[in-house]
Amino acid sequence: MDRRTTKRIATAKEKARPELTNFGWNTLHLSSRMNLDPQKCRDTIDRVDGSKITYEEFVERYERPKKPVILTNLLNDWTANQKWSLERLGRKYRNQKFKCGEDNDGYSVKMKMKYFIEYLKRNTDDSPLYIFDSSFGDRHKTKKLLDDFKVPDFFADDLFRYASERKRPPYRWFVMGSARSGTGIHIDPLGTSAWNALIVGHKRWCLIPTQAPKDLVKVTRGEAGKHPDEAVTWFSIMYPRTQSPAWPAEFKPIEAVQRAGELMFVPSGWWHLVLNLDETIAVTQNFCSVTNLPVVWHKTVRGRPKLAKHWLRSLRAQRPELIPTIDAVQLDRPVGVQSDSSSSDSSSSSSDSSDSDSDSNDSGKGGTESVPHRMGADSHSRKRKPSPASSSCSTDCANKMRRSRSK
Ligand SMILES: O=C(O)CCC(=O)C(=O)O
Ligand SMILES: [Fe+2]
Repeated sequence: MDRRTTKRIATAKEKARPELTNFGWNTLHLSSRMNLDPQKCRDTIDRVDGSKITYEEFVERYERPKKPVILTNLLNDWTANQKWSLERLGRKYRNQKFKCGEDNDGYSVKMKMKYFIEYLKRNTDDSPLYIFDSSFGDRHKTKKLLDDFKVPDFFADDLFRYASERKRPPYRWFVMGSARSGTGIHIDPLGTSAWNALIVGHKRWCLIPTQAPKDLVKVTRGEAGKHPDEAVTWFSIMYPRTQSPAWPAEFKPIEAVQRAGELMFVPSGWWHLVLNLDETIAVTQNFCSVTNLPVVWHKTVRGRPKLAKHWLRSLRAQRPELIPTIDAVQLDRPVGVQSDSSSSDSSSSSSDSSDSDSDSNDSGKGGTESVPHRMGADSHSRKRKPSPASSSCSTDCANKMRRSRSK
């Protein structure tokens, strides 16, 4: 590696994880210790051929019952299959910067594609930097990535599109990282569901029902070490517990090894995490559909009231048939789908930062729900600091703000 590459990588690492500067990035030697063989990872998820079921079947069998599923054959004609190789991305987006972390003040840490690819190929870090970029579609020089994929019909009716592009929460991410990078356990914000389409590599997933208490599924600070929120830590500490007879049967994870060409559907409210088993390139979107609207509306009114008001005005004008669904939502009752920042569904708890947000944070991000990746501040590649509301929330929330990579 040349001197400049080494320097740029070191600078990004120092900004994104200053706490590792003394401890070291590969102290745990996970690059030689972890099981990253896709063949040796359990896979218990349902798979269905996405080209053979109708929208109605998808809704009835998976979306309405909130059942995770991998859909195959939905990406066959995406040009991403050809264009998203390290080689071609490295050529076309060589000098473009992508977000690969966040500093302690909530600013994006970015790296040019050419440097990130060198890093991705050569690093032995325990939990490497990960490109998680939600503004690629807004930047002149990277928006061509949008032409390389198409939102599958099952997910096309995203009701957040009726909130203006500027006001809606970040919703799509270009995702790229090496083995051992990934996303720690979380629930996606505002009750949204997600799809995650893998173009290159293998992603190992665990998904746990929304009813599982936070204290059960998260590594506690005491046992977490230097990488408390990282997927590598969860798989080392928590995963073995989920396989022991003492683990509650109703919270047993659904496991998956997602392969290139497959699309994961993550229903509203499910706990989930991802460990990249090798070099991966993916695109993921969060959405509000007609099906999850009651939950999303409940959480948006409570967590992002200003956004809710603006969104409702637009839905009234453009989707009047949905207003009865919205009117039927009982805002003072638990909605049955947990948020990441609470330990239970806390429709009436004022200690739940996601639900008691005064909306001073209403600036185009995912509210104060604390979710790795999905709540950062770069939705329009502006550098923004976290608002006072979010930086003064619980340690947990502040920590995730710090580590969030705008997803
Ligand atoms: O790392 C990934 O691919 C999954 C990310 C994810 O679940 C999220 O950002 O909400
Ligand atoms: Fe997620």
